[in-house]
Amino acid sequence: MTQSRAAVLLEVKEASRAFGGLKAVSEVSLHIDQGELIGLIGPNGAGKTTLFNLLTGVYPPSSGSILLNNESIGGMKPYRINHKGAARTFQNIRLFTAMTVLENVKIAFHQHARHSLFSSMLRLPKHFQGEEEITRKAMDILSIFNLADQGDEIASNLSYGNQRRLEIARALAAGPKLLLLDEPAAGMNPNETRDLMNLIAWIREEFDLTILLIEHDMSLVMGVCNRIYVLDRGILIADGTPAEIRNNPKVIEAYLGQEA
Ligand SMILES: Nc1ncnc2c1ncn2[C@@H]1O[C@H](COP(=O)(O)OP(=O)(O)OP(=O)(O)O)[C@@H](O)[C@H]1O
Repeated sequence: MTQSRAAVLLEVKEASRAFGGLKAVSEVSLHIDQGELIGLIGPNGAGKTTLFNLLTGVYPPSSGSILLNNESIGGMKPYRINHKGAARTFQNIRLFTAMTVLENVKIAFHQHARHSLFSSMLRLPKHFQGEEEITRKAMDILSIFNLADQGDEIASNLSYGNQRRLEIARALAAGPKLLLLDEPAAGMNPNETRDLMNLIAWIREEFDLTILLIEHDMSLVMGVCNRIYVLDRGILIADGTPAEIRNNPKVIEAYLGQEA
């Protein structure tokens, strides 16, 4: 009898992306099953963010294919990929800094709500009901991130750590199946980082998510991820459990090379 395995949510087949003569991502193949929390690590310039950019439509792959739920998404526009179920955060936080915390999350809901343009233009009762519901849902998400009491605050007034949390809250509002987090703990202190990682593990369960996480803090990645992929100079040099990755000579060499 064959062992049952979770369905594959994301499959990348020999994806490459070149910038001029530089192959930032070189024939990378990987897969992520539904429900997994996967780490993506590698030294500076390894191609991690470029791979995220391919997965979310910022750039089309130069070659290879990307399948989300068995559907080819390679080269689709970012908003379409977002609608197909992949949402992300950015290494450099990208919030609507002049808007309130609540508005930042509501916008993400609006992008996904099935409001009829007609009812919203005519401001029919249906429109207001939809608006109320979106406000309630946005506040629910903000509560999870302990940001509900700062809903009326301008986003740029939040602490750096809270801006990072707001970015994740906003990504969640899109109702993703796959959440891509690009260094979510960057700039946080160790306590904030630990809290954030616990929160990420919790939202995965609560929202039935699959998560791909870029993170430099090795102990953190090793602590929360089921499996880890390692990139170096655009090439996938290893994948395995945290224990396998920790002892992999190619990985150790890649990181030692960076320190040298
Ligand atoms: N738009 C671009 N144009 C030209 N080169 C680029 C572009 N984006 C990335 N690169 C190059 O591709 C390589 C991989 O960069 P990328 O940002 O993906 O690495 P990374 O692993 O995310 O690095 P870091 O950990 O430092 O953020 C680097 O050499 C980078 O300079």
